[in-house]
Amino acid sequence: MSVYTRVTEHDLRALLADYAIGELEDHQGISAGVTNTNYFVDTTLGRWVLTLFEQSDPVELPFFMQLMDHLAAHGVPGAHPVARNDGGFLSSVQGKPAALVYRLEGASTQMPSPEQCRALGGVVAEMHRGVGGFTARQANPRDLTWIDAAAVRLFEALPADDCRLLVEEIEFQRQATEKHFNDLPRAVIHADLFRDNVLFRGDRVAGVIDFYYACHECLLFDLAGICSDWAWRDGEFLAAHWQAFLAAYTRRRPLTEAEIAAWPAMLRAVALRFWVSRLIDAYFPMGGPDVKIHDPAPFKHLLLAYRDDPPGLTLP
Ligand SMILES: Nc1ncnc2c1ncn2[C@@H]1O[C@H](COP(=O)(O)OP(=O)(O)O)[C@@H](O)[C@H]1O
Ligand SMILES: N[C@@H](CCOP(=O)(O)O)C(=O)O
Repeated sequence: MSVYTRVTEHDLRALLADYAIGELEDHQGISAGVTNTNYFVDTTLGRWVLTLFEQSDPVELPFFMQLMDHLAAHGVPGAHPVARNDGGFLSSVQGKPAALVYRLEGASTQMPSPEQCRALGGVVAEMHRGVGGFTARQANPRDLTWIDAAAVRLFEALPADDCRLLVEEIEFQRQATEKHFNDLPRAVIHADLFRDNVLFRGDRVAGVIDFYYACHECLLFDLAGICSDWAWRDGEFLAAHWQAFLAAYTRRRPLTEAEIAAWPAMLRAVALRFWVSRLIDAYFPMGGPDVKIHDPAPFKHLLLAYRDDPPGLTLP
């Protein structure tokens, strides 16, 4: 469970005074997530999720709120932020920036079926099209510059082989950015579309949550993230899952030649990004009453697998 900040009944009653969503009935820390503190909050008028932002730069937060609001208005199933009585979306709890969003029905799954991957493909394609009219921009907070700085911290802690791999992959990504990524279609993407950030009801996507890494990036990054988290199980590639996703996605947004050429490098970009962020969390934990750390090892293995034999983008 990741609860970095314990929220009390007193905090919640003070918070709810600024909203028109009823009186507090119940609250509970959420046993998932690694970045922020989250609580389920039940009131007399409904069920909500409270997020205390533990890592984001406060100036980034209005962007996330506007994005969630925009996507909800365009019919993309997702967590809609709740407006305060003064019209804003952001509050403060124990000195941390905080927001309430609607609690969605449904549950995430660690064992998605190909049918669920197909449903996800449709939603992600709609999301990538739905951001067309969203003009706000925010840079990727986990871009190569961040990875480079993180690597400097990690060199002191990692074994020599891992340091070598890091150096090689950062250099590879520098070249890939020049050679491939500058020409790819970009828009605001989710950038963290892991299985725990998509809620399902049966085979239907009930909603996408946790837009707090959203940024202006290559659309292909989201696809490589999905391939890396949804289409691998215990080190084995799940071709049927990946193809179900890809078929549904490309039916709505066909990939460009440049995207197809960039694909193997983008897979490595994603594996590097999550290997490094998990290493930082593991070696330099933020600390808190109840904090979960994701294992970095699977992303190192993916990185090595993608260097040798990356899964493709062709459909049968
Ligand atoms: N709007 C929501 N509706 C229902 N459940 C949610 C919602 N937002 C978050 N959750 C639950 O809280 C968990 C953690 O939320 P998440 O935003 O992923 O946290 P973190 O930013 O720390 O990763 C999710 O896995 C989900 O179970
Ligand atoms: N999804 C990433 C890290 C971000 O975690 P989240 O819980 O905020 O989605 C990972 O698995 O490494």
